[in-house]
Amino acid sequence: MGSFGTSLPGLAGNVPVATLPTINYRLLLNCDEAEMAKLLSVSIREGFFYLDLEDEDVSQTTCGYIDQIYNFMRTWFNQDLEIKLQDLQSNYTDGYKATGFFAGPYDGTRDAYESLKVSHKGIKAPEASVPAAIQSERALFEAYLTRANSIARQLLSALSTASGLPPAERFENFHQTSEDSNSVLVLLRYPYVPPAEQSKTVGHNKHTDIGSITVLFTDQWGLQVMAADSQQWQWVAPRRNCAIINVGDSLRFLSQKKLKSCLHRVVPVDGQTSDRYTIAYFLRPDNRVSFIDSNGAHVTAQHWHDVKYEVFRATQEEQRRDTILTGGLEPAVASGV
Ligand SMILES: O=C(O)CCC(=O)C(=O)O
Ligand SMILES: [Fe+2]
Repeated sequence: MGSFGTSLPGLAGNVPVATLPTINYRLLLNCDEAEMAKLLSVSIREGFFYLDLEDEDVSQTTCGYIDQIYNFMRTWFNQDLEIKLQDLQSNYTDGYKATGFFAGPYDGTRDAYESLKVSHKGIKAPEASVPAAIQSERALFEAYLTRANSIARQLLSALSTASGLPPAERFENFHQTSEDSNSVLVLLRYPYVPPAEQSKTVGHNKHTDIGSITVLFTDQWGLQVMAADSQQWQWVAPRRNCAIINVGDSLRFLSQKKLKSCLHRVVPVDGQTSDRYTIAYFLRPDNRVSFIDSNGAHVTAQHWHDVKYEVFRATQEEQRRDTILTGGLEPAVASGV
């Protein structure tokens, strides 16, 4: 899959490399009890792990789609900004976002990534309402959305079985991914930012993911996760044939906070001068599903999605006043403090 950057990034600030657990996808498909139990304990403890697809029958096609999507991204993102702006997002589930729209990882900075989003409802919409770029690769995006959705739902199914949930409470039931969900494929490019400009636009601010399960592919360094034990940032190494999976806010809330979502962010790697690409699929609950959020409010999945995107846009100072950015993992700081 792509050209893998396997060497260590510059260890700026002595950030160590995370030793994340690995879950084997084929064993989950075979309903292997020990692997399902491991998935549950990893999701309770870390909420962040590798999913090894190497032995999976469909791994070749999954990685094949990923390679095709990387190729698409290299061409599409390299166009002039004014062309990309023709596909500007009018909501948070479809279309293009330029750099600087959200807060960055350090106070006063804005984000340094562009994204192009393709939602399940968007890909099923009449041709006229789909951005031209997506339209030209419709079959690829439709096939990959279906594949990523089935990987994520398989994880939900294994977690439900291992948790001994009664049929009506199984996590998959809240993720039918019909027309009414915000589940989405997000293609991200982090254009190289020279060090002199990194005080303005840089990386991707710390956050927990809005939805339930994130299936992420990248073959470059830059992603950091907050370690469950030491509460320090650690690099997440890119690994061939592995998806990086994390539990998001919605699944944490649906599990009565038994499952753990995890803080993560993206920061520049010392000496890296190339653009960085990520392919992230976000499985989110159906919009009507409700849960108790990090502020103790009873909200729908749709509401949590919309509110959290507004928080992503706010300044870091505003973000600290609330628990939404980190899904309640960090306490709110009273204003003026
Ligand atoms: O680019 C990455 O590696 C992480 C992206 C991410 O965390 C997100 O889009 O939610
Ligand atoms: Fe994320």
